[in-house]
Amino acid sequence: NQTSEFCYEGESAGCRSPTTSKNLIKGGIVVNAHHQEVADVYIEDGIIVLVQCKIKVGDDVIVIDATRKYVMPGGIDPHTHLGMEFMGSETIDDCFRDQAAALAGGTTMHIDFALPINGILSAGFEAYTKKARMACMDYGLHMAVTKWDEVVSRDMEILVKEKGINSFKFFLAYKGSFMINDELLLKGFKKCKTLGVVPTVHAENGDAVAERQKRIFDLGITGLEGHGLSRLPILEGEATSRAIRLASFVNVPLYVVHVMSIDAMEEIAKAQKSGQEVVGEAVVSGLVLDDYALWDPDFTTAAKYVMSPPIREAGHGKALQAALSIGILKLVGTDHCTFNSAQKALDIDDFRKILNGVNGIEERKHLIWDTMVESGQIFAIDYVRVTSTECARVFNIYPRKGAILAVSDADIIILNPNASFKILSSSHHSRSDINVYKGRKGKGNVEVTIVGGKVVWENGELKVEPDSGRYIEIPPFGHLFSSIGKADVAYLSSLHAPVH
Ligand SMILES: NC(=O)NCCC(=O)O
Ligand SMILES: [Zn+2]
Repeated sequence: NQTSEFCYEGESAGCRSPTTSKNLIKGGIVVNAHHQEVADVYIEDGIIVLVQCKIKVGDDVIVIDATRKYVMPGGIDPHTHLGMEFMGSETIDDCFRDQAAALAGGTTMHIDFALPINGILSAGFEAYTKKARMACMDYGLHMAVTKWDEVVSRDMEILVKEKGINSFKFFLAYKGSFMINDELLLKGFKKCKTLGVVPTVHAENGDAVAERQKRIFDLGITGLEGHGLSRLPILEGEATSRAIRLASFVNVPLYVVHVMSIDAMEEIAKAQKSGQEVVGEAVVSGLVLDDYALWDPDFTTAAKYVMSPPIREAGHGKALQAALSIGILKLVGTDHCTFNSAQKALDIDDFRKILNGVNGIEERKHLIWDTMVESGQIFAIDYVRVTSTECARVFNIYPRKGAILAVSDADIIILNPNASFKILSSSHHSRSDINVYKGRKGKGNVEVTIVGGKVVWENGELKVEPDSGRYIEIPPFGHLFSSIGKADVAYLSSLHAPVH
C-alpha cells in the first residue's frame, strides 16, 4: 500500500474529523503579492469568504491561531513531472505521493507536464488523467508537442477548447526523443497564438549537445562530469535566444522553463527590455545549488545532481537569484522529477544515459524563503508573488488561486519565520533514498497547510485523502495576450502596402 504511511480521513483517531466547513485563521500577518496586513481569514466550504480584522464567529467554527506568523496563499509549482515515464524509467513516486510531499512543504497546487503518447496529445492527456485519479491536491496541465501533423494541430485545439489546457511545451533538447526543429517550433508558436495559449520552451540546443556529448565521451570522459561539460551554458543561451526571436517573429508571448544560466537569463532580460512578453522561470536547483558534486568520485552523490539543463558552476545561481529579485525571472518552480539512487545507477558507464531529474516539490517553499527572504533579497510579498501569485497570473487562474482574497480557494499556508527547517532524506515524504538538498537547514517553517479549507499538514503530521484533488481547467487568453493584438495591428500598418 503506497499511501499507508499517511493518515486518511476517518481511518485514524489521530486525524482531524472530516471536513469542517468553517475555519477562522486568527491574528496572522496575511500576505498577498500586493499587500500585507494583520487580519483574520474566514473560510466556508473551501472558499475564503472574508479577510478582515477581528472577525467574530460562532462555536461551530474551528479557530487556528496564527499570531506572529505569516498567512499566505499556498504555493503553486509551475513545473513538475509527477509519475513521469522518462528515458525508459518511471519516477519513483506516483502522483499521490508527490502531491502529499508537496502539501507537507506548503505547495497546494502544481502544473504538471503531460507527455503525448507516440506523439498523440489526446492519448497523453487521457493517460495523465488516469494517473492522477488519486490526486490529493489541485493540479493543472501543460501538454508537450513532440511532432507535427493535422492530428496534433486539431488535438491542440480540442485540449484548449474542451479540456482546460492553456500552455504547450516545446523541447529544443533531447535529440532523438522529444526534440523538435525550428519548423515545428514556428508551427507550434503560430497555433498557440491563434488559441491564446502560452508556448513554453525547454531551451538547449539539442544538436550541439549531442555533438559535444560524443566528443566528451570519445575523449574517455564517461562519468557524470561529462553531463555538465556537454550541456554548456552557451547552448542554453543560444536556444533561449532562438526561441525568443522566433516568438517575436510570430508575435506570441513566450515562457522559458528552468532558466539555469546567466547566458539564458541575459537573453530574457534583453528581450524584456525591448518590450517583448517573455517570462523566465527559475527553479530551486538552479538558484541554490552548484555543479561541484558532478565531479564527485562517488557516483550516487554525483547522480543526485543530474538534471537538464545542468546545475551550473558557482556564480550562475547567485546571478539568477539577483534576476529573480529584480523581476527578470518572474517565478520559481522545481522541475521536480525524482528517481532513486538505484534508478540513477542503471547505466553508470555512460553519462549520456543517466536519468535526468532532481527533487524539490517538498523543499521549494522552505529553500526560497531562506535563500531569498531570510537573506534580505526579497520581502514576504515578493515571496508570495514568485512562489504562488505569478504562476496563477501567467497561467490565468488568478485570483481563484495565488491569493488570499474573498472568492479565492482556501489554499493557505501558515509560515513561522522564527522556526527553522532541516531537510533529511530520512524524513522527507518521497519514497526516494536520495535528496539533492539533504542536510540543508534554514529559517522559516511551513507549520500548517490548508487545502480547500481543510488542514492537511499540522504539527508535522500529514492528513491527506486520495481523490480529494481536482483537475483545474485553465482558460486561454490570459494577461500575457493583452498587447498581442495591438502589436499585430502595428505590424500590418508598418508594411506600407495594401493588405487584406
Ligand atoms: N529536467 C530534467 O532533468 N528532467 C525532467 C525533464 C525536463 O524537464 O527536461
Ligand atoms: Zn521539466
